[in-house]
Amino acid sequence: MQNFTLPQTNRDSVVLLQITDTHLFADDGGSLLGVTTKDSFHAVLDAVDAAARPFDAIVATGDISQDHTEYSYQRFCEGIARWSQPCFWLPGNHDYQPSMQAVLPSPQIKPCHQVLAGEHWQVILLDSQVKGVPHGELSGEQLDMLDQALSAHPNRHALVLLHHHPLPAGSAWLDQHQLHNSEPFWQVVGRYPQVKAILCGHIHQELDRIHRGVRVLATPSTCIQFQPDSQDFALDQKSPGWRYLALHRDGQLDTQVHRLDGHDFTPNFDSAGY
Ligand SMILES: Nc1ncnc2c1ncn2[C@@H]1O[C@@H]2COP(=O)(O)O[C@H]2[C@H]1O
Ligand SMILES: [Fe+2]
Repeated sequence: MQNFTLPQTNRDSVVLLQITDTHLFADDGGSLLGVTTKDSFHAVLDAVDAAARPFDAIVATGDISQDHTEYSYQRFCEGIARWSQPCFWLPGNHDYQPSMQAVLPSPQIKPCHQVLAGEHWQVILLDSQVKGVPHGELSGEQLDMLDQALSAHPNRHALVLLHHHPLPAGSAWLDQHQLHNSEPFWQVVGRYPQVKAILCGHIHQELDRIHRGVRVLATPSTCIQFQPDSQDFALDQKSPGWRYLALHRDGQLDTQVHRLDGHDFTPNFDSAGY
């Protein structure tokens, strides 16, 4: 298992910035349902700068690229290079792992499965991608890795990251693309009371729910948003967003979603999908 140690800061907590579902293209004008994803990504980066909230690391929870190109991943790296903090990323259903790996080694992207975050937390990154399909699954290897990481550090609070939502979020069209083998995932999680939260991307909307006694969080995309509780594919008017997570020494987790104010990233609401 590849791991990385994030030193304890002088603050009491470790703060993560989550950026998800950037859907970047090599082409400058590449767009998803009418939203130029490079521009919405950069508007989010600018807004993070304007918010001026200190953070210790960046987590990117998949669907970084929409076109599979190495250059789209370079665009992500170039965007976050305005900051010096390390970034941990994991693949989503749209990612192409050979291109993701082709941009490594990178001064900022730390390829790892486990981050020892300060003295009190660990962050575990899982790969739930099934090549070529939108739904997710965790292989036996990924489940074993989760189990091992949790059993190795019983005294650290844990945050588990994966792209796919491991529970129905409430939209039938999207829930068919959730983590399919969620039962064995929840069985592993259920054995470790130190797991404080699960953090995902994929559903392009904010979610904050308790499931089987564990907090499950999902976060707006930096481009298009999906309407919550919709039977069929539907876009939301809400703006692109991001999330902060403060991991406190006592196991408390404080988190906030932010969205762009007054933005120009209105998608094509007539779209029936992509
Ligand atoms: N109309 C649709 N019905 C079902 N799935 C869709 C539709 N449109 C897009 N999708 C898939 O659902 C996925 C949900 O978010 P993604 O960004 O992973 O990418 C999306 C597509 O792969
Ligand atoms: Fe996505």
